[in-house]
Amino acid sequence: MSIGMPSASPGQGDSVWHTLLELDCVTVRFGGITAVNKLSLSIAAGEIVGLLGPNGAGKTTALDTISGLRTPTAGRISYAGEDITKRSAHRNARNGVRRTFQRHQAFGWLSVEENVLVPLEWSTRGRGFFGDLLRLPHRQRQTRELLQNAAAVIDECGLADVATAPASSLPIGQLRLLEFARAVVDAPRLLLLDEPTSGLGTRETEQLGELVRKLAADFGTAVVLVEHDVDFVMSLCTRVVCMVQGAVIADGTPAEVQSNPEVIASYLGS
Ligand SMILES: Nc1ncnc2c1ncn2[C@@H]1O[C@H](COP(=O)(O)OP(=O)(O)OP(=O)(O)O)[C@@H](O)[C@H]1O
Repeated sequence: MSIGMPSASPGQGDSVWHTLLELDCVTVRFGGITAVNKLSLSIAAGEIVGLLGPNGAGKTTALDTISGLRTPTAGRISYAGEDITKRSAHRNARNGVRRTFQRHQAFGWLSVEENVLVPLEWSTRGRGFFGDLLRLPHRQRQTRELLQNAAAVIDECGLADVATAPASSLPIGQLRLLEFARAVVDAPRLLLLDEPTSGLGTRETEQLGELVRKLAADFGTAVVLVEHDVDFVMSLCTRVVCMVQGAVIADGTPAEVQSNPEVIASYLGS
């Protein structure tokens, strides 16, 4: 897989932290509603963790909180050995935390290629204004690398034919793949995917699963996947966590979770 700019993800590939992400008793309340209730989770580099649960279980809120879009009411989150409990989503993104959303967030007026270049632009070029102004050779080389990298990711996500098309002209399946391409273009250390298969056909879903697998294997990206397609989760994930009413009721291998009586009663059986 050709995803990955060396300068964009500090510490890529090293194994200093066995545990990349740790949630310690994380609670999120909205007024009287406890959306996430004392959630504790440790996730290692390279793990693909599926987060299952019925509607309203707190899965998206958990992703929002990990990514920094929401600050927990209580508890602590650490990432790569640092406390990020109150860190902004923007800063987390710069440090290799990427996510996709249930509703795609592509910039409709930009082309597919331009959308994919956005995170590369702000993770590298934003720091080299004077180099760009003076057209220094290292900046020109960097520009070539960015474009090659974006093209490779677009190709791997099956979007080469629409690379120059505006995002607003794409059907929902391709928009989802575009959002995925943008999230993985510089090989994030932690990838949070919120219902990435919704709107995808069978072939696109398989393609997405293969890309996630390669990302985790080749770059050690830890993936947290919120998804209602249980078969997809069970076939892709190395570990599955099931939440109900904000709390974890099962955490184990796909086979263990699938046969857990409480999971069957409160989610899989419904
Ligand atoms: N901004 C908010 N304000 C108030 N309540 C909220 C807010 N966001 C989520 N909730 C509530 O928190 C609980 C958890 O919602 P969340 O969206 O995290 O669940 P989910 O497991 O992702 O559900 P789904 O599978 O339907 O996406 C729900 O009761 C929801 O109504």
